[in-house]
Amino acid sequence: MTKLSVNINKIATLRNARGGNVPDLLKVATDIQNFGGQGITIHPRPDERHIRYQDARDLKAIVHTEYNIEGNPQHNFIDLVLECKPTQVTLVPDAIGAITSSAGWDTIKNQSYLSEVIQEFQRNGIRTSIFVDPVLEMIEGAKKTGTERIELYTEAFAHEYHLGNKNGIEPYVKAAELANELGLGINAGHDLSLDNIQFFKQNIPGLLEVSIGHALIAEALYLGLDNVVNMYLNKLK
Ligand SMILES: CC(=O)[C@@H](O)[C@H](O)COP(=O)(O)O
Ligand SMILES: NCC(=O)COP(=O)(O)O
Repeated sequence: MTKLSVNINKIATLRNARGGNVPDLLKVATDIQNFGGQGITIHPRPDERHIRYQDARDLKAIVHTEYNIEGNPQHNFIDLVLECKPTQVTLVPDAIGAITSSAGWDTIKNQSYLSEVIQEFQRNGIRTSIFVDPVLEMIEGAKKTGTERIELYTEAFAHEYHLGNKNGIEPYVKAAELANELGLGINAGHDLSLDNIQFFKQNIPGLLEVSIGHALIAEALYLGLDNVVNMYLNKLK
C-alpha cells in the first residue's frame, strides 16, 4: 500500500500572506486526515516563509495519521524534530535561501554526517528518510548511512512526463529495484500531481509513501480538497 502524505506548506503560504490565521492550518490538517489523507508533511524552512516552527509544535497534537517533518538537519531543525517527535523525519540538503528543494543528498560525501544525525533521530524513536536522486551510487550510499527509508526526488520524472517522455521513469525503476534489494523503504516526492501519480505508482515497486503538496493544493482550488485527496487515493490503489 502506498500512503498519501499531504504537504501543507502552501496552506501556510496563503495564511501568512495576510498575517492572520485564514486558512487555519490546524483545521486544514485535521480535515485532510478526515478526508482520508494518510499523513501530513511539513517542511519548515529556516526563514519560516510558510511553515513556522510553532506550526510544527502545534501540529503534533492533531496529526493522528503519519507526521513527516522535512528539512536540512541544521541545529535548530534537529532540536525542533526531537521536540516534536514526528513519525518520520526526511532529511533534505536544501540551501538556506533555496526557492524549493532542488537536489538529493550526496550520500557518499556526507555519509558520516548523515549517519550521525540519523542515529540521533533513531535513538529518539523517529523513523528516518533521506532525500536522494535516482542514482544507484547514491542509493548504495544511503544504505550505508543506516537510514530506514529514502525519498526519491521526483522532479526530473515529473518534468519529462509533462513533456510526454515516459522514459523518464526508468532511473526511478532501477533505483527502486536496488532499494528493495538493499532493504531500504521507498518514499517519493516533489512535483507529483494528479497527471503523473498513477503512472509513477504503477512503475515503482515497493513504493510506501508519496508526499505531495504544491500540485495538490493548486488542484484543490478547482476540484475541492476532499475531492482531490480522494482522487489521489484512488490513483494510488
Ligand atoms: C523535499 C521536497 O521536495 C518538498 O518538501 C518541497 O521542498 C516543498 O518545499 P516548498 O513547499 O518550500 O517548495
Ligand atoms: N517531499 C515532497 C513534498 O513534501 C511535497 O513536494 P511538492 O509536491 O510540494 O513538490
